[in-house]
Amino acid sequence: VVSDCGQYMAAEHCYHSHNVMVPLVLFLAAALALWVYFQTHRPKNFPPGPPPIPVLGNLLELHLENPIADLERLAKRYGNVYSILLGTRRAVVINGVGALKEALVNKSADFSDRREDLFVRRAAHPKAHAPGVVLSPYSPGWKEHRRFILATLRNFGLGKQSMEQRILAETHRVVKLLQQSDGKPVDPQSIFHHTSSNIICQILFAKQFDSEDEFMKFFTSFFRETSKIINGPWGMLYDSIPSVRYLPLPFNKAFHLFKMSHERYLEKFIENKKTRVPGKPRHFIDAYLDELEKKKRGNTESLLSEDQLRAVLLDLHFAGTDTTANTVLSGLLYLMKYPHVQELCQQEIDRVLQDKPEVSLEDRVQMPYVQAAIHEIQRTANTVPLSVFHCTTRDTDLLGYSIPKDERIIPNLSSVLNEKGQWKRPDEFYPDNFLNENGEFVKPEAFMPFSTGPRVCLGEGLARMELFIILVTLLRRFRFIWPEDAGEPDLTPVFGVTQTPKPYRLRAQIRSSLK
Ligand code: HEM
Repeated sequence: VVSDCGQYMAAEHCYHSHNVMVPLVLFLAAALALWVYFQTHRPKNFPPGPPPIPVLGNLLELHLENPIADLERLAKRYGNVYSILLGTRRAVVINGVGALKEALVNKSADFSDRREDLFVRRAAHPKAHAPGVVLSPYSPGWKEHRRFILATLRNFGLGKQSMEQRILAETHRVVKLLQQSDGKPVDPQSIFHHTSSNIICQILFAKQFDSEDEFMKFFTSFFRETSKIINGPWGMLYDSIPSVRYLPLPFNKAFHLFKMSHERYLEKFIENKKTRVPGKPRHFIDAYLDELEKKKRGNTESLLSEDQLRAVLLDLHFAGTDTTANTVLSGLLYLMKYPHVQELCQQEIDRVLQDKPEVSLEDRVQMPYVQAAIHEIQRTANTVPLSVFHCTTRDTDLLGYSIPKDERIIPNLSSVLNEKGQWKRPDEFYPDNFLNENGEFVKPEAFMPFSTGPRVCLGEGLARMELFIILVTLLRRFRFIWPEDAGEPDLTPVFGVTQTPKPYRLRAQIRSSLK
Protein backbone atom coordinates (compact mmCIF):
# COMPACT_ATOMS: atom_id res chain seq x y z
CA VAL A 1 0.00 0.00 0.00
CA VAL A 2 2.75 2.27 1.12
CA SER A 3 4.62 1.56 -2.03
CA ASP A 4 1.52 2.07 -4.23
CA CYS A 5 0.75 5.27 -2.44
CA GLY A 6 4.36 6.35 -2.79
CA GLN A 7 4.29 5.55 -6.47
CA TYR A 8 0.99 7.35 -6.85
CA MET A 9 2.31 10.38 -4.97
CA ALA A 10 5.50 10.41 -7.04
CA ALA A 11 3.53 10.13 -10.27
CA GLU A 12 1.20 12.92 -9.19
CA HIS A 13 4.19 15.08 -8.16
CA CYS A 14 5.83 14.38 -11.45
CA TYR A 15 2.58 15.24 -13.29
CA HIS A 16 2.33 18.55 -11.36
CA SER A 17 5.97 19.50 -11.88
CA HIS A 18 5.60 18.65 -15.54
CA ASN A 19 2.56 20.93 -15.63
CA VAL A 20 4.63 23.77 -14.11
CA MET A 21 7.83 23.11 -16.04
CA VAL A 22 6.37 23.26 -19.54
CA PRO A 23 5.04 26.84 -19.32
CA LEU A 24 8.15 27.92 -17.40
CA VAL A 25 10.44 26.59 -20.11
CA LEU A 26 8.24 28.15 -22.79
CA PHE A 27 8.28 31.47 -20.92
CA LEU A 28 12.07 31.41 -20.54
CA ALA A 29 12.51 30.48 -24.20
CA ALA A 30 10.22 33.36 -25.26
CA ALA A 31 12.06 35.79 -22.94
CA LEU A 32 15.39 34.63 -24.36
CA ALA A 33 14.12 34.98 -27.93
CA LEU A 34 12.89 38.49 -27.16
CA TRP A 35 16.19 39.41 -25.52
CA VAL A 36 18.14 38.08 -28.49
CA TYR A 37 15.78 39.93 -30.86
CA PHE A 38 16.21 43.26 -29.09
CA GLN A 39 19.95 42.81 -28.69
CA THR A 40 20.56 41.98 -32.32
CA HIS A 41 17.71 43.77 -34.05
CA ARG A 42 18.40 46.67 -36.39
CA PRO A 43 15.74 49.41 -36.25
CA LYS A 44 13.67 50.18 -39.34
CA ASN A 45 15.70 51.68 -42.20
CA PHE A 46 18.91 51.35 -40.17
CA PRO A 47 22.13 50.84 -42.17
CA PRO A 48 22.49 47.18 -43.21
CA GLY A 49 25.19 44.85 -41.98
CA PRO A 50 26.12 41.23 -41.39
CA PRO A 51 23.64 39.05 -39.49
CA PRO A 52 24.65 38.95 -35.81
CA ILE A 53 24.76 36.03 -33.42
CA PRO A 54 23.54 36.34 -29.80
CA VAL A 55 25.94 37.87 -27.27
CA LEU A 56 28.87 38.17 -29.70
CA GLY A 57 27.03 40.13 -32.40
CA ASN A 58 29.44 40.41 -35.35
CA LEU A 59 32.61 40.10 -33.31
CA LEU A 60 33.50 36.87 -35.12
CA GLU A 61 33.57 38.84 -38.40
CA LEU A 62 36.44 40.98 -37.09
CA HIS A 63 40.06 40.27 -36.31
CA LEU A 64 40.20 42.09 -32.99
CA GLU A 65 43.99 42.46 -33.24
CA ASN A 66 43.43 44.56 -36.37
CA PRO A 67 39.92 44.87 -37.81
CA ILE A 68 40.77 47.33 -40.63
CA ALA A 69 40.81 44.81 -43.50
CA ASP A 70 37.53 43.29 -42.21
CA LEU A 71 35.86 46.70 -42.07
CA GLU A 72 36.91 47.26 -45.67
CA ARG A 73 35.55 43.86 -46.71
CA LEU A 74 32.19 44.68 -45.08
CA ALA A 75 32.06 48.05 -46.91
CA LYS A 76 32.40 46.17 -50.22
CA ARG A 77 29.46 43.96 -49.23
CA TYR A 78 27.13 46.49 -47.56
CA GLY A 79 28.15 49.89 -48.95
CA ASN A 80 29.81 52.96 -47.45
CA VAL A 81 27.36 53.27 -44.56
CA TYR A 82 26.78 50.00 -42.75
CA SER A 83 26.28 48.76 -39.22
CA ILE A 84 27.92 46.12 -37.07
CA LEU A 85 27.15 44.70 -33.68
CA LEU A 86 30.14 44.76 -31.38
CA GLY A 87 28.84 42.18 -28.93
CA THR A 88 25.51 43.64 -27.90
CA ARG A 89 26.40 47.22 -28.93
CA ARG A 90 25.50 48.61 -32.34
CA ALA A 91 27.82 50.89 -34.29
CA VAL A 92 27.51 52.58 -37.66
CA VAL A 93 30.70 52.50 -39.74
CA ILE A 94 31.11 55.36 -42.22
CA ASN A 95 33.51 54.82 -45.12
CA GLY A 96 34.73 56.83 -48.07
CA VAL A 97 35.22 60.55 -48.53
CA GLY A 98 31.64 61.26 -49.73
CA ALA A 99 29.85 59.63 -46.79
CA LEU A 100 32.33 60.96 -44.23
CA LYS A 101 32.03 64.54 -45.45
CA GLU A 102 28.25 64.27 -45.51
CA ALA A 103 28.21 63.12 -41.87
CA LEU A 104 31.09 65.05 -40.26
CA VAL A 105 30.84 68.31 -42.24
CA ASN A 106 27.40 68.76 -43.81
CA LYS A 107 25.54 67.19 -40.87
CA SER A 108 28.14 68.00 -38.24
CA ALA A 109 25.58 69.12 -35.63
CA ASP A 110 24.09 65.60 -35.74
CA PHE A 111 27.33 63.60 -35.82
CA SER A 112 29.80 65.33 -33.47
CA ASP A 113 28.98 63.90 -30.05
CA ARG A 114 31.02 61.34 -28.03
CA ARG A 115 29.55 58.51 -25.99
CA GLU A 116 30.06 58.61 -22.27
CA ASP A 117 30.08 54.82 -21.81
CA LEU A 118 33.18 54.04 -23.88
CA PHE A 119 36.05 52.22 -22.23
CA VAL A 120 38.54 54.95 -23.06
CA ARG A 121 36.33 57.66 -21.56
CA ARG A 122 35.74 55.69 -18.35
CA ALA A 123 39.40 54.83 -17.96
CA ALA A 124 40.86 58.23 -18.91
CA HIS A 125 38.30 60.55 -17.34
CA PRO A 126 36.21 58.83 -14.68
CA LYS A 127 34.84 62.14 -13.31
CA ALA A 128 31.65 62.98 -15.25
CA HIS A 129 32.11 66.76 -14.77
CA ALA A 130 35.66 66.63 -16.14
CA PRO A 131 35.54 64.86 -19.52
CA GLY A 132 38.59 66.68 -20.95
CA VAL A 133 38.28 67.76 -24.57
CA VAL A 134 38.93 64.75 -26.82
CA LEU A 135 36.15 62.66 -25.26
CA SER A 136 33.91 65.51 -24.16
CA PRO A 137 30.28 65.55 -25.33
CA TYR A 138 29.44 68.07 -28.07
CA SER A 139 28.43 70.71 -25.57
CA PRO A 140 29.06 74.32 -24.49
CA GLY A 141 31.83 73.02 -22.19
CA TRP A 142 33.60 71.36 -25.15
CA LYS A 143 33.23 74.52 -27.26
CA GLU A 144 34.58 76.75 -24.49
CA HIS A 145 37.61 74.48 -23.97
CA ARG A 146 38.33 73.98 -27.65
CA ARG A 147 38.29 77.73 -28.22
CA PHE A 148 40.47 78.39 -25.19
CA ILE A 149 43.03 75.70 -26.13
CA LEU A 150 43.38 76.92 -29.72
CA ALA A 151 43.87 80.51 -28.54
CA THR A 152 46.41 79.43 -25.91
CA LEU A 153 48.38 77.30 -28.40
CA ARG A 154 48.61 80.41 -30.58
CA ASN A 155 49.67 82.59 -27.64
CA PHE A 156 52.40 80.13 -26.76
CA GLY A 157 53.87 80.25 -30.21
CA LEU A 158 51.93 78.14 -32.66
CA GLY A 159 52.15 79.78 -36.07
CA LYS A 160 55.08 81.86 -34.82
CA GLN A 161 58.84 81.45 -34.94
CA SER A 162 59.02 80.69 -31.21
CA MET A 163 57.31 77.35 -31.79
CA GLU A 164 59.68 76.54 -34.64
CA GLN A 165 62.60 77.30 -32.33
CA ARG A 166 61.24 74.91 -29.71
CA ILE A 167 60.80 72.15 -32.27
CA LEU A 168 64.29 72.79 -33.66
CA ALA A 169 65.80 72.66 -30.17
CA GLU A 170 64.21 69.26 -29.58
CA THR A 171 65.29 68.01 -33.00
CA HIS A 172 68.89 69.00 -32.27
CA ARG A 173 68.78 66.69 -29.27
CA VAL A 174 67.86 63.87 -31.67
CA VAL A 175 70.61 64.91 -34.08
CA LYS A 176 73.12 64.66 -31.26
CA LEU A 177 71.92 61.22 -30.24
CA LEU A 178 72.07 59.96 -33.81
CA GLN A 179 75.55 61.43 -34.30
CA GLN A 180 76.69 59.61 -31.18
CA SER A 181 75.36 56.33 -32.57
CA ASP A 182 78.14 56.61 -35.19
CA GLY A 183 76.17 54.85 -37.92
CA LYS A 184 75.43 51.81 -35.73
CA PRO A 185 71.85 50.48 -35.47
CA VAL A 186 69.66 52.30 -32.93
CA ASP A 187 66.10 51.80 -31.71
CA PRO A 188 64.30 55.04 -32.58
CA GLN A 189 61.01 54.39 -30.69
CA SER A 190 61.68 56.07 -27.39
CA ILE A 191 63.78 58.81 -29.05
CA PHE A 192 60.80 60.12 -31.02
CA HIS A 193 58.22 59.62 -28.28
CA HIS A 194 60.49 61.66 -26.05
CA THR A 195 60.82 64.36 -28.74
CA SER A 196 57.11 64.89 -29.40
CA SER A 197 56.29 64.62 -25.71
CA ASN A 198 58.84 67.33 -24.92
CA ILE A 199 57.44 69.63 -27.62
CA ILE A 200 53.94 69.54 -26.15
CA CYS A 201 55.34 69.64 -22.59
CA GLN A 202 57.00 72.96 -23.39
CA ILE A 203 53.55 74.41 -24.01
CA LEU A 204 51.87 72.63 -21.09
CA PHE A 205 54.58 73.01 -18.40
CA ALA A 206 57.26 75.23 -20.04
CA LYS A 207 59.59 72.32 -19.43
CA GLN A 208 61.74 69.91 -21.39
CA PHE A 209 62.36 66.66 -19.64
CA ASP A 210 65.52 64.63 -19.71
CA SER A 211 65.09 61.17 -21.24
CA GLU A 212 65.94 59.65 -17.83
CA ASP A 213 63.41 61.82 -16.01
CA GLU A 214 60.83 59.64 -14.18
CA PHE A 215 57.89 61.78 -15.39
CA MET A 216 58.99 61.45 -19.01
CA LYS A 217 59.75 57.74 -18.77
CA PHE A 218 56.37 57.02 -17.19
CA PHE A 219 54.37 58.96 -19.79
CA THR A 220 56.12 57.73 -22.91
CA SER A 221 55.58 54.09 -21.95
CA PHE A 222 52.08 54.85 -20.58
CA PHE A 223 50.96 56.31 -23.95
CA ARG A 224 52.33 53.38 -25.91
CA GLU A 225 50.79 50.77 -23.64
CA THR A 226 47.31 52.27 -23.13
CA SER A 227 46.92 53.07 -26.85
CA LYS A 228 47.26 49.34 -27.56
CA ILE A 229 44.77 48.36 -24.86
CA ILE A 230 42.12 50.95 -25.84
CA ASN A 231 41.56 49.83 -29.42
CA GLY A 232 42.92 46.32 -28.91
CA PRO A 233 40.87 43.19 -28.21
CA TRP A 234 40.43 43.89 -24.48
CA GLY A 235 39.17 47.43 -25.01
CA MET A 236 36.77 46.14 -27.68
CA LEU A 237 35.56 43.41 -25.35
CA TYR A 238 34.87 45.97 -22.61
CA ASP A 239 32.88 48.13 -25.03
CA SER A 240 31.04 45.19 -26.57
CA ILE A 241 29.92 42.99 -23.69
CA PRO A 242 29.08 45.04 -20.57
CA SER A 243 28.84 41.97 -18.30
CA VAL A 244 32.61 41.34 -18.58
CA ARG A 245 33.44 44.78 -17.15
CA TYR A 246 33.55 43.55 -13.58
CA LEU A 247 35.91 40.66 -14.29
CA PRO A 248 39.63 40.92 -13.49
CA LEU A 249 40.66 41.07 -17.17
CA PRO A 250 43.65 42.89 -18.71
CA PHE A 251 41.66 46.08 -19.46
CA ASN A 252 41.91 46.81 -15.74
CA LYS A 253 45.55 47.62 -16.34
CA ALA A 254 44.50 50.67 -18.38
CA PHE A 255 42.33 51.91 -15.48
CA HIS A 256 45.30 51.51 -13.16
CA LEU A 257 47.69 53.31 -15.52
CA PHE A 258 45.31 56.21 -16.12
CA LYS A 259 44.86 56.59 -12.36
CA MET A 260 48.64 56.79 -11.98
CA SER A 261 48.81 59.40 -14.73
CA HIS A 262 46.26 61.57 -12.90
CA GLU A 263 48.36 61.34 -9.73
CA ARG A 264 51.47 62.45 -11.67
CA TYR A 265 49.64 65.48 -13.08
CA LEU A 266 48.35 66.36 -9.63
CA GLU A 267 51.94 66.42 -8.33
CA LYS A 268 53.00 68.72 -11.19
CA PHE A 269 49.98 70.86 -10.55
CA ILE A 270 50.70 71.33 -6.84
CA GLU A 271 54.37 72.01 -7.58
CA ASN A 272 53.39 74.62 -10.17
CA LYS A 273 50.96 76.45 -7.90
CA LYS A 274 53.80 77.25 -5.48
CA THR A 275 55.59 79.41 -8.05
CA ARG A 276 52.66 80.79 -10.03
CA VAL A 277 52.21 84.55 -10.32
CA PRO A 278 48.61 85.31 -11.38
CA GLY A 279 48.43 87.37 -14.58
CA LYS A 280 51.91 86.26 -15.69
CA PRO A 281 51.32 82.95 -17.48
CA ARG A 282 54.43 80.91 -18.17
CA HIS A 283 52.61 78.00 -19.80
CA PHE A 284 49.22 76.39 -20.46
CA ILE A 285 48.48 75.60 -16.78
CA ASP A 286 49.02 79.21 -15.70
CA ALA A 287 46.99 80.54 -18.63
CA TYR A 288 44.10 78.20 -17.75
CA LEU A 289 44.15 79.19 -14.07
CA ASP A 290 44.20 82.89 -15.03
CA GLU A 291 41.18 82.35 -17.28
CA LEU A 292 39.38 80.38 -14.58
CA GLU A 293 39.89 83.17 -12.04
CA LYS A 294 38.88 85.82 -14.59
CA LYS A 295 35.59 84.01 -15.25
CA LYS A 296 34.95 83.59 -11.52
CA ARG A 297 35.65 87.28 -10.83
CA GLY A 298 33.40 88.39 -13.67
CA ASN A 299 30.73 85.89 -12.59
CA THR A 300 30.73 84.63 -16.18
CA GLU A 301 29.12 81.27 -16.76
CA SER A 302 31.95 78.84 -17.44
CA LEU A 303 32.74 75.14 -17.41
CA LEU A 304 36.42 75.67 -16.69
CA SER A 305 37.55 73.95 -13.47
CA GLU A 306 40.72 72.55 -11.92
CA ASP A 307 39.51 68.98 -12.52
CA GLN A 308 38.88 69.83 -16.16
CA LEU A 309 42.33 71.38 -16.41
CA ARG A 310 43.97 68.11 -15.33
CA ALA A 311 41.80 66.14 -17.79
CA VAL A 312 42.74 68.52 -20.61
CA LEU A 313 46.45 68.24 -19.74
CA LEU A 314 46.24 64.46 -20.14
CA ASP A 315 44.35 64.82 -23.44
CA LEU A 316 46.82 67.24 -24.97
CA HIS A 317 49.85 65.37 -23.72
CA PHE A 318 48.51 62.01 -24.98
CA ALA A 319 47.08 63.28 -28.29
CA GLY A 320 50.20 65.36 -28.92
CA THR A 321 52.76 62.62 -28.26
CA ASP A 322 51.76 59.25 -29.62
CA THR A 323 50.37 60.53 -32.92
CA THR A 324 53.31 62.62 -34.09
CA ALA A 325 55.93 60.18 -32.79
CA ASN A 326 54.34 57.24 -34.60
CA THR A 327 54.03 59.24 -37.82
CA VAL A 328 57.74 60.15 -37.74
CA LEU A 329 58.64 56.51 -36.97
CA SER A 330 56.52 55.31 -39.93
CA GLY A 331 58.08 58.01 -42.08
CA LEU A 332 61.67 56.92 -41.43
CA LEU A 333 60.69 53.29 -42.03
CA TYR A 334 59.19 54.15 -45.44
CA LEU A 335 62.15 56.31 -46.38
CA MET A 336 64.52 53.42 -45.65
CA LYS A 337 62.34 51.00 -47.60
CA TYR A 338 62.19 53.44 -50.55
CA PRO A 339 65.67 55.08 -50.63
CA HIS A 340 65.02 56.81 -53.98
CA VAL A 341 62.26 58.88 -52.28
CA GLN A 342 64.69 59.72 -49.48
CA GLU A 343 67.30 60.85 -52.01
CA LEU A 344 64.81 63.01 -53.96
CA CYS A 345 63.83 64.71 -50.68
CA GLN A 346 67.49 65.31 -49.80
CA GLN A 347 68.25 66.80 -53.20
CA GLU A 348 65.35 69.25 -52.85
CA ILE A 349 66.29 70.14 -49.27
CA ASP A 350 69.92 70.85 -50.28
CA ARG A 351 68.82 72.92 -53.25
CA VAL A 352 66.37 75.06 -51.26
CA LEU A 353 68.27 75.49 -47.99
CA GLN A 354 71.81 75.79 -49.38
CA ASP A 355 73.78 77.57 -46.59
CA LYS A 356 70.75 78.54 -44.50
CA PRO A 357 71.57 77.33 -40.96
CA GLU A 358 68.09 75.98 -40.17
CA VAL A 359 64.91 75.11 -41.97
CA SER A 360 61.78 77.12 -41.24
CA LEU A 361 58.14 76.46 -42.02
CA GLU A 362 58.04 79.07 -44.76
CA ASP A 363 60.51 76.94 -46.79
CA ARG A 364 57.64 74.51 -47.35
CA VAL A 365 56.35 76.34 -50.39
CA GLN A 366 59.64 75.81 -52.20
CA MET A 367 59.72 72.10 -51.42
CA PRO A 368 56.82 70.45 -53.27
CA TYR A 369 58.45 67.03 -53.34
CA VAL A 370 59.23 67.02 -49.60
CA GLN A 371 55.68 68.20 -48.91
CA ALA A 372 54.34 65.40 -51.10
CA ALA A 373 56.56 62.81 -49.37
CA ILE A 374 55.46 63.94 -45.88
CA HIS A 375 51.79 63.85 -46.87
CA GLU A 376 52.31 60.42 -48.42
CA ILE A 377 53.92 59.30 -45.14
CA GLN A 378 50.81 60.46 -43.29
CA ARG A 379 48.51 58.78 -45.80
CA THR A 380 50.27 55.41 -45.60
CA ALA A 381 51.07 55.62 -41.87
CA ASN A 382 47.30 55.95 -41.29
CA THR A 383 48.14 56.90 -37.72
CA VAL A 384 44.60 57.24 -36.30
CA PRO A 385 42.78 54.75 -38.54
CA LEU A 386 39.32 54.84 -36.97
CA SER A 387 39.51 58.43 -35.69
CA VAL A 388 38.03 58.89 -32.24
CA PHE A 389 34.54 57.35 -32.24
CA HIS A 390 31.74 59.87 -32.70
CA CYS A 391 28.09 59.59 -31.66
CA THR A 392 24.81 61.10 -32.91
CA THR A 393 23.32 64.02 -31.00
CA ARG A 394 19.74 63.36 -32.23
CA ASP A 395 17.68 61.11 -34.51
CA THR A 396 19.04 61.78 -37.96
CA ASP A 397 19.59 60.28 -41.39
CA LEU A 398 22.57 59.67 -43.62
CA LEU A 399 22.45 58.86 -47.32
CA GLY A 400 18.91 57.55 -47.01
CA TYR A 401 19.38 55.54 -43.77
CA SER A 402 17.80 56.47 -40.43
CA ILE A 403 20.16 56.64 -37.47
CA PRO A 404 18.81 57.19 -33.94
CA LYS A 405 20.22 59.53 -31.27
CA ASP A 406 23.19 58.23 -29.21
CA GLU A 407 24.29 55.79 -31.90
CA ARG A 408 28.01 54.98 -32.01
CA ILE A 409 29.68 56.23 -35.16
CA ILE A 410 33.01 54.86 -36.39
CA PRO A 411 34.56 57.28 -38.91
CA ASN A 412 36.74 54.91 -40.91
CA LEU A 413 39.51 57.35 -41.92
CA SER A 414 41.54 54.41 -43.17
CA SER A 415 38.93 53.79 -45.90
CA VAL A 416 39.43 57.33 -47.24
CA LEU A 417 43.21 57.36 -47.12
CA ASN A 418 43.37 54.45 -49.55
CA GLU A 419 40.06 54.88 -51.35
CA LYS A 420 40.08 53.73 -54.97
CA GLY A 421 39.44 56.63 -57.35
CA GLN A 422 40.80 59.25 -54.93
CA TRP A 423 44.50 58.51 -55.40
CA LYS A 424 46.72 57.82 -58.40
CA ARG A 425 48.12 54.73 -56.67
CA PRO A 426 46.21 54.09 -53.43
CA ASP A 427 48.02 50.84 -52.54
CA GLU A 428 51.60 52.04 -52.94
CA PHE A 429 53.95 54.44 -51.17
CA TYR A 430 53.92 57.00 -53.97
CA PRO A 431 54.59 60.70 -53.18
CA ASP A 432 53.27 61.54 -56.67
CA ASN A 433 49.81 61.01 -55.19
CA PHE A 434 50.27 64.61 -54.02
CA LEU A 435 51.87 66.10 -57.16
CA ASN A 436 50.19 67.36 -60.32
CA GLU A 437 51.56 67.00 -63.84
CA ASN A 438 53.68 70.16 -63.33
CA GLY A 439 55.31 68.72 -60.20
CA GLU A 440 53.34 71.11 -57.96
CA PHE A 441 52.07 70.01 -54.57
CA VAL A 442 48.32 69.35 -54.44
CA LYS A 443 46.23 68.06 -51.53
CA PRO A 444 43.28 65.86 -52.57
CA GLU A 445 40.14 66.24 -50.43
CA ALA A 446 40.51 62.59 -49.38
CA PHE A 447 43.60 63.52 -47.35
CA MET A 448 41.92 63.25 -43.96
CA PRO A 449 44.36 61.85 -41.39
CA PHE A 450 43.23 64.55 -38.94
CA SER A 451 39.54 63.79 -39.64
CA THR A 452 37.24 66.66 -40.65
CA GLY A 453 34.38 68.82 -39.39
CA PRO A 454 34.11 70.66 -36.04
CA ARG A 455 35.95 67.89 -34.17
CA VAL A 456 38.89 67.85 -36.57
CA CYS A 457 42.21 67.36 -34.76
CA LEU A 458 42.88 70.40 -32.65
CA GLY A 459 46.64 69.91 -32.92
CA GLU A 460 46.79 69.70 -36.72
CA GLY A 461 48.82 72.91 -37.07
CA LEU A 462 51.34 71.84 -34.44
CA ALA A 463 51.62 68.31 -35.85
CA ARG A 464 52.24 69.54 -39.40
CA MET A 465 54.90 71.95 -38.16
CA GLU A 466 56.61 69.16 -36.20
CA LEU A 467 56.59 66.68 -39.08
CA PHE A 468 58.09 69.19 -41.50
CA ILE A 469 60.80 70.60 -39.23
CA ILE A 470 61.85 67.27 -37.71
CA LEU A 471 61.98 65.31 -40.98
CA VAL A 472 63.70 68.04 -43.01
CA THR A 473 66.32 68.66 -40.29
CA LEU A 474 67.09 64.96 -40.01
CA LEU A 475 67.13 64.24 -43.74
CA ARG A 476 69.44 67.18 -44.29
CA ARG A 477 72.02 65.67 -41.94
CA PHE A 478 71.59 61.91 -42.22
CA ARG A 479 71.08 59.12 -44.68
CA PHE A 480 68.80 56.59 -43.03
CA ILE A 481 69.70 53.01 -43.79
CA TRP A 482 67.96 49.75 -42.94
CA PRO A 483 70.48 47.54 -41.04
CA GLU A 484 71.85 44.74 -43.26
CA ASP A 485 71.23 42.05 -40.63
CA ALA A 486 67.56 43.00 -40.03
CA GLY A 487 65.89 41.10 -42.89
CA GLU A 488 63.33 42.96 -45.01
CA PRO A 489 61.53 46.00 -43.52
CA ASP A 490 58.04 44.96 -42.40
CA LEU A 491 55.54 47.75 -43.12
CA THR A 492 52.57 46.01 -41.43
CA PRO A 493 51.44 48.36 -38.65
CA VAL A 494 50.49 47.42 -35.10
CA PHE A 495 46.85 48.46 -34.65
CA GLY A 496 45.73 50.77 -31.84
CA VAL A 497 43.96 54.12 -31.35
CA THR A 498 47.21 55.22 -32.93
CA GLN A 499 48.92 52.72 -35.20
CA THR A 500 52.64 52.21 -34.78
CA PRO A 501 55.17 50.52 -37.01
CA LYS A 502 56.54 47.24 -35.66
CA PRO A 503 59.65 47.92 -33.54
CA TYR A 504 62.69 48.34 -35.77
CA ARG A 505 66.24 49.69 -35.73
CA LEU A 506 67.81 52.16 -38.10
CA ARG A 507 71.28 53.33 -39.06
CA ALA A 508 71.79 57.08 -39.34
CA GLN A 509 74.83 57.79 -41.50
CA ILE A 510 76.07 61.39 -41.60
CA ARG A 511 75.62 62.53 -45.22
CA SER A 512 78.91 62.80 -47.10
CA SER A 513 78.22 66.45 -48.03
CA LEU A 514 78.34 67.27 -44.29
CA LYS A 515 81.37 65.15 -43.31
C1 HEM B 1 50.20 63.33 -36.88
C2 HEM B 1 49.66 63.75 -35.78
C3 HEM B 1 48.18 63.71 -35.44
C4 HEM B 1 47.15 63.02 -36.03
C5 HEM B 1 47.20 62.07 -37.22
C6 HEM B 1 45.95 63.34 -35.28
C7 HEM B 1 44.68 62.85 -35.58
C8 HEM B 1 43.54 63.14 -34.86
C9 HEM B 1 42.23 62.59 -35.14
C10 HEM B 1 41.90 61.63 -36.26
C11 HEM B 1 41.37 63.11 -34.22
C12 HEM B 1 39.88 62.79 -34.07
C13 HEM B 1 39.02 63.82 -34.75
C14 HEM B 1 37.56 63.46 -34.72
O1 HEM B 1 37.06 63.06 -33.67
O2 HEM B 1 36.90 63.55 -35.76
C15 HEM B 1 42.13 63.98 -33.36
C16 HEM B 1 41.59 64.71 -32.31
C17 HEM B 1 42.32 65.51 -31.48
N1 HEM B 1 43.68 65.76 -31.55
FE1 HEM B 1 44.96 65.07 -32.95
N2 HEM B 1 46.27 64.20 -34.28
C18 HEM B 1 47.62 64.47 -34.33
C19 HEM B 1 48.34 65.30 -33.50
C20 HEM B 1 47.83 66.03 -32.46
C21 HEM B 1 48.59 66.93 -31.63
C22 HEM B 1 50.07 67.27 -31.78
C23 HEM B 1 47.74 67.40 -30.67
C24 HEM B 1 48.07 68.35 -29.53
C25 HEM B 1 47.88 69.55 -29.47
C26 HEM B 1 46.42 66.83 -30.92
C27 HEM B 1 45.28 67.09 -30.21
C28 HEM B 1 44.01 66.59 -30.51
C29 HEM B 1 42.82 66.91 -29.75
C30 HEM B 1 42.75 67.78 -28.50
C31 HEM B 1 41.75 66.25 -30.37
C32 HEM B 1 40.28 66.27 -29.96
C33 HEM B 1 39.50 67.31 -30.74
C34 HEM B 1 38.03 67.38 -30.33
O3 HEM B 1 37.45 66.38 -29.93
O4 HEM B 1 37.46 68.48 -30.43
N3 HEM B 1 46.53 65.99 -32.02
N4 HEM B 1 43.44 64.00 -33.77
